Amino acid sequence: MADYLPGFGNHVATEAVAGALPSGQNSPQRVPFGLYAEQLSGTAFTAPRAENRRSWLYRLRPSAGHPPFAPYARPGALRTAPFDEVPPSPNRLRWDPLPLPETPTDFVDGLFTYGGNGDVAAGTGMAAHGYAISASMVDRVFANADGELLIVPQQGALTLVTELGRIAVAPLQIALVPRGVRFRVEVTEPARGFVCENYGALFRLPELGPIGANGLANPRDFEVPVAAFEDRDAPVELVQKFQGRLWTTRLAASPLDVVAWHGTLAPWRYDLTRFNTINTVSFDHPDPSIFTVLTAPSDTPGTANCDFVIFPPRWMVAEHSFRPPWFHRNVMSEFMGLIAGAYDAKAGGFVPGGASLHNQMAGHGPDRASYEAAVAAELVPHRLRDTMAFMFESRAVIRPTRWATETPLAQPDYDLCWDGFAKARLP
Ligand SMILES: O=C(O)Cc1cc(O)ccc1O
Ligand SMILES: [Fe+2]
Repeated sequence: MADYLPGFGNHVATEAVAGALPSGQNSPQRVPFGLYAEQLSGTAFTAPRAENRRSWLYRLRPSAGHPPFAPYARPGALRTAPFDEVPPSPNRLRWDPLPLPETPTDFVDGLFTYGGNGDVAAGTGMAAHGYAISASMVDRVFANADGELLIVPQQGALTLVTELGRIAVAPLQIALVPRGVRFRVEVTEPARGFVCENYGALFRLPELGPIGANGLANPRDFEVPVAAFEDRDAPVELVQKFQGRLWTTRLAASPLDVVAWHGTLAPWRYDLTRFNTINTVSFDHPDPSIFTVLTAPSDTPGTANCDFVIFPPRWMVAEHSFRPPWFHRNVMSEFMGLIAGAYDAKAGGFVPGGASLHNQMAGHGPDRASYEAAVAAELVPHRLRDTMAFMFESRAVIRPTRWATETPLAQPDYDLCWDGFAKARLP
C-alpha cells in the first residue's frame, strides 16, 4: 500500500526503516546502517531558495555503480526536441485515441510523441507524448534525464514505483516524476494516457493574484509518497533517456533501494477533482488561464514554457454570454486531450483518449454544432457534468512529429467542424 504526505514543494523527511535518516546533517562520515548518501538536484545548486529543489537520498548502494550505457535498440515513437522531422504546418490537427496494444507493451515501449518545441540541449521547451500500454515493466526501470514527466492517465490505473516511494495514479489524477528519478510503471489492466515532458524550469503552482491565498489547485492536495524501497539482488535493466536517445545498462540489483530521504524534490500525485474551479458569476467566458493547475515559466514573465490547464465539471451561469470557449487565435500553442466525457467546444470528434493541436495563430473554437447549441440555449444555470479535458499550452509552436502527421489516427476532415457557418446578416 502506498502512503503519502501532503503538500506541494514541502520539505519532507521520511524513512522506511527507523533510524535510517541521518539527523542534523546531510552527509555524515558514516551514514546509519552503511547506507550511501546521495544528493539529487532538480535545480542548480544556486537557484533562488524559493525555487530550489533537491533531495538527499540514503540508499543500499550508490546509484553511480553501473556499467556503461549502450544505445537501446528497439525503435519506438518517442521523440525529443528539437522537433524537425517534418515542417510544422499551420493546420489544426486532431487525433483519435491511441489503440491499446495487442502485444505486451510496457511504458518504455508504449510512449508515442505527438510533438513539442524548444531544445533539450538548451533546457527549453516541452513535448506532448501519449502512452498505450498493456504490461508492467518487469526487471527494468526508466529514468528521464531530459526533463520532468507529468503523467495524465486517461484509461487504466498505474503504479509508479519510484526511488522515492510508490504512487498509485488513476484517470482524473495526475502524477509527476522529477528529472532523473528512476521508476517502474506497473499496470493490472491496459492503460492509456498523456505525458508532458518539461525540459525547462520546473512545474509549480501558479500565482493567485487577486484570487487570494486559496483556490485553484490547493497545495495540501498534492501527495508525496513516503520512503519505500526494494532490497532485491536480481539483474535489472535501466533504460535512460538522455538528450533524446534511449540508452540501456544492466544493474546487479534494484536501484529502487532508497531507504530514507529528505528534501524538496520528489514525485507526487494530485487528484484533479480537488481543483477549486473559479469562473465567472456574471458574464463572458474567462480566459482559460483561470483553470491553470501548474505552470512551468519561461524567461519571459507571464509567458509560460508550459501551462497545464484543466476543464473540469463546473456550473455555467454566465448571463447574456456565449458560454463555451469563444473563437480565438492565440499567440500561445495549445495541445489538448480529453480524459472523460464531452468538451463544451466540440459536439463530436473529440473523444476520450483523443487529442488536438491548435498551434500559434490557428483559428479555432467551438465547432458548428456547439456554436449553434450555445446561441440557442436558454441561459439558465447549467452544470457541465462528468467531463475532464486538459491542455498543455506553450509559448512556442508545438511541432508535430512525423508519426503524429502521418498516423491514420489523425483526422483528415478536422477542418470540416468549422465549415458551413451562416454568414452574418447586416441590416
Ligand atoms: O481552444 C480550446 O478549446 C481551449 C480553450 C478553452 C477556453 O475555455 C478558452 C480558450 C481556449 O483556448
Ligand atoms: Fe484554444
